[in-house]
Amino acid sequence: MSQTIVVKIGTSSLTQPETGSLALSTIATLVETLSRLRHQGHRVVLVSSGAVGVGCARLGLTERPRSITLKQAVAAVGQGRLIRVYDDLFSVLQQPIAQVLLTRGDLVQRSSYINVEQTFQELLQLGVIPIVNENDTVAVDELKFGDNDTLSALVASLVKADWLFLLTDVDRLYSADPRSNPDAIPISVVHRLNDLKELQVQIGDRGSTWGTGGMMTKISAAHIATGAGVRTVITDGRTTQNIEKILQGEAIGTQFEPQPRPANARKRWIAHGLVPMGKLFLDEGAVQAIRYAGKSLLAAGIIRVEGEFESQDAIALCDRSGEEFARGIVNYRTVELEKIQGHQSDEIEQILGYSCPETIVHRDNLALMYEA
Ligand SMILES: Nc1ncnc2c1ncn2[C@@H]1O[C@H](COP(=O)(O)OP(=O)(O)O)[C@@H](O)[C@H]1O
Ligand SMILES: N[C@@H](CCC(=O)OP(=O)(O)O)C(=O)O
Repeated sequence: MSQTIVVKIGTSSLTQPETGSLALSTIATLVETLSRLRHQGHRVVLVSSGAVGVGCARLGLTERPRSITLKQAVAAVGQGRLIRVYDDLFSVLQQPIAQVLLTRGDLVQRSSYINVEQTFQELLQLGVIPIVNENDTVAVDELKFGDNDTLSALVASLVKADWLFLLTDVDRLYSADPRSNPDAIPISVVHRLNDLKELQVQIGDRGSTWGTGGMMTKISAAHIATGAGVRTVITDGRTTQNIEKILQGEAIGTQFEPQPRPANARKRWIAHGLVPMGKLFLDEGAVQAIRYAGKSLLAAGIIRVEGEFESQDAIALCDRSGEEFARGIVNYRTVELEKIQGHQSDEIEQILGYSCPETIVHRDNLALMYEA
């Protein structure tokens, strides 16, 4: 059966740890594997890191740049080289590719999100393998994915993938970082990745000099992807042939099972595509009503407002302790909410002096971050 498969490969697998130059045999094996998957009729998207690492190697820089402008310049050098190597290798196997560079802003507007989705569908229809990276050269801090694990999960959700493979330099997730804990226990299956705290693993610092995210961003990517119904696997980038074995049912790497009832596409866009501009802290009654009864948020349940936002911006809904449990599109701006927080809905018009919507966030514009 033809499936949609998103594969993300990290800098740690694509480059030599000592020099930062390209790990050619790994890339060649990856290219062969992905081309074979295409020939079997699967739709394939590759999310590839490496622009900064490859750019550094090209320019003789021995450590990851700290300044943002230098990183942006170096990424512009590396991205060109990276895509050229991919195109050369895929061309040998007659496999067309496309370069897709995204910033978070491209997914924030619903219309451009849908536009990106349609472009991916068109490319997949044409039999092309889109090669995706963050557009590091132009991305500004407020509108960054920050790491390609998150980007790959959002792409997997966008293209309604069946599988997301996160390829890295360890063979799977362990109960602790295997580099510093030789007794760490390997984890083969995660049945339900709902609350990240439930998954009792210790996360060490990132393993490679050039990678950005480390294991934490892989787990949170698995959370986003499984929430969208995508089976997610963390496995070794040096043995990409394993992807085919995993598709045939072999238990390799760490497999995160997809949520059986994923939220609809619009709710997923609210939860993970939007960037919240502020926070609303809610009392227990409001948290219960939203989490378990699927209700809209009313002014009476708000105990504190944080951030400067306008009506129709995205905001995070938090419990008293500040833990975010939902995200939504708000009907009021900060100054208005500061006046009406804690009040009954029928008092709003009198307080503000004009008539306004009854709900602060309507339930259609609200998505839970974790399954209730
Ligand atoms: N609990 C854990 N299980 C497995 N690996 C871990 C864990 N905690 C930290 N790590 C480290 O995460 C590293 C992978 O992250 P990173 O270097 O960012 O890879 P990539 O470049 O592939 O995104 C591994 O090399 C490993 O040392
Ligand atoms: N967009 C950046 C990679 C960011 C990133 O997440 O890196 P990694 O942790 O190696 O997957 C680049 O191409 O260098």
